[in-house]
Amino acid sequence: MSRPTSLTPPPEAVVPQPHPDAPSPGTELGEHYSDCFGCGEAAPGGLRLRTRAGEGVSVDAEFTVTAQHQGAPGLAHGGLLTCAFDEALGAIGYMLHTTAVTGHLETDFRRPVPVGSTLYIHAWCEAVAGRKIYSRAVGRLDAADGPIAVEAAALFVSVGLEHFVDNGRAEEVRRVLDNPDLIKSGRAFEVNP
Ligand SMILES: CCCCCCCC(=O)SCCNC(=O)CCNC(=O)[C@H](O)C(C)(C)COP(=O)(O)OP(=O)(O)OC[C@H]1O[C@@H](n2cnc3c(N)ncnc32)[C@H](O)[C@@H]1OP(=O)(O)O
Repeated sequence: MSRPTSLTPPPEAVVPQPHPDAPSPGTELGEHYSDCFGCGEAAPGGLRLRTRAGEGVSVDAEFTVTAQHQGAPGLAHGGLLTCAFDEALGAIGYMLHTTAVTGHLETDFRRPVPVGSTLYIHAWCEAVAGRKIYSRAVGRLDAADGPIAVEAAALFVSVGLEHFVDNGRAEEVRRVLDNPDLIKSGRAFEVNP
């Protein structure tokens, strides 16, 4: 039997159901923050991940690798692939109606991901224990049933609005509080909680 790690749900963990107000399967989730490197349209060189609600507590996302995402000639940078998984796994919070930040994230790179290819990511929640959300994801090359290129597992921790207000640089926090439209999901910064 393998040793428990920080990605092993504790005995009291439960398999979650989608929140009653969770978006229905297929719903586009959109960018959660316009300057987010993972999903924001305004982030220079960003990944521009596109995410949809999936079945149960899951999401499906697509990330097309461009020349700005290279780590080696014509190949995606592994750290940016991890970023794509961080983003997709974070979007699981939509299905649980919570805002959660990454506590621990592990990535397995199974095969190289060329520039021009699209990674099809499926991310799902395995268990929840209090504020702790245990999730996994798999990324396939160029089709939802393509060969597996990357796999990831993560522990996210639910946080309140104060996590962002207290810790973010003041000028960006103020900009968002003054213009809530910059937070498209209305979740990461609930200005009227
Ligand atoms: C749509 C949205 C998409 C978003 C995608 C992008 C997501 C991100 O990249 S977020 C940015 C990266 N992450 C961060 O900056 C988080 C930085 N870390 C922190 O702020 C804090 O450590 C935080 C919030 C995770 C936990 O702190 P705090 O709120 O004080 O809770 P704390 O009591 O320490 O931890 C809560 C539980 O989680 C556990 N935990 C926290 N971190 C870890 C970890 N790294 N490994 C294992 N367990 C952990 C604790 O052991 C504790 O467990 P228990 O309840 O059983 O005692």
